[in-house]
Amino acid sequence: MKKIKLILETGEEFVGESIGHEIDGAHSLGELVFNTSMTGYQEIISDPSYCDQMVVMTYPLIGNYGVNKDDFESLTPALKGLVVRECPSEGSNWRNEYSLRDFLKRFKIPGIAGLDTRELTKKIREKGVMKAVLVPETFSVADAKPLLEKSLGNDQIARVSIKNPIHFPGEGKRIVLMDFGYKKNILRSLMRRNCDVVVVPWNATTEMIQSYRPQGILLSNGPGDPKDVPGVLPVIRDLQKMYPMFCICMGHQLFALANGADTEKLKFGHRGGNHPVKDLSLGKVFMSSQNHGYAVTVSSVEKSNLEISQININDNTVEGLRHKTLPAFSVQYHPEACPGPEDTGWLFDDFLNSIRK
Ligand SMILES: NC(=O)CC[C@H](N)C(=O)O
Repeated sequence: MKKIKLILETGEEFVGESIGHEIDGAHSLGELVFNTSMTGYQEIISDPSYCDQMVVMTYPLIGNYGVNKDDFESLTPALKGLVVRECPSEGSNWRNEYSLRDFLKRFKIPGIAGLDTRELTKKIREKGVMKAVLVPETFSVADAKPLLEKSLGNDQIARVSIKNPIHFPGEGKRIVLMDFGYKKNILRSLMRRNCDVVVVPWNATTEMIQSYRPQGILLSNGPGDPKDVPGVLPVIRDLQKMYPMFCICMGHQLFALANGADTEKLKFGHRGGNHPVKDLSLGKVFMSSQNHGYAVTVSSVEKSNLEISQININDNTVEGLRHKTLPAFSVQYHPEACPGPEDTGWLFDDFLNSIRK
């Protein structure tokens, strides 16, 4: 068994078993966040929104059903490390293709097992998200200090977004999906509804998007701080006047910024499969899948062109927005699920219905 060390910005260190890519003399730096999902680790690891983050799974057994060929949310996982309590060497499931350990090795993702991930989570909840580094066991806290001082940069969206448009033909409505690091199940959710989808890079211009003659626009999820891509805001302002628009997670935050609201960083974010959100006009609560570290500032919405449509029951943060005059709306969580509850999949139907109107 090869040992590896996780060192936090607080100077605390944890030794565990290396279960993924061998870092040898190198290191892996990321922002340490926790996810409370009990299952869905394959979708979490392959979600591009985790770019430059290291994910602590609070559920103690991760890897038990292996990894299969169908459940990827992207083909190039962008996270910097996986932290788990226990990871079996084999997966047990009829869909299992290879073990989680093999998967991490293949995609060069370092991983550490044997840590008390609930204790780590309590630290993150208390101090807020922080940087952490995975290093060989021989590294000391002093060795890690200069590594932890390095910046993670602000180009995550450019790194995970596609470089050239891709067309996924369908018989139904033509949707342009702006890719800030989209999860495959957003595309699948549109295709299951017969849409004809063109995925465009994050920095596509209004003219380029218009040239595809869209009937609706979908802004995707994505990694990093929404304030890192201010050039996208005028494009959103143009597009929302021309086409019905639906925005998810990073898309929701950008939609808010484009319309005069503000965003802020949460202490430890929302990442998990059971976040309750309340739709204010329906008066109903839905369970949602979440992965975000930033949120729209509640008090900023009042002076914007938007109104709050949904809130989080746990902490009253903004979960949904609607434009006051245009057919454009957004949610902070993941109606495409994968992983997690599918309770809010109807939002895709609402979006397509807004096009028919
Ligand atoms: N999944 C997402 O789109 C996350 C948006 C943003 N990166 C955040 O952490 O808040």
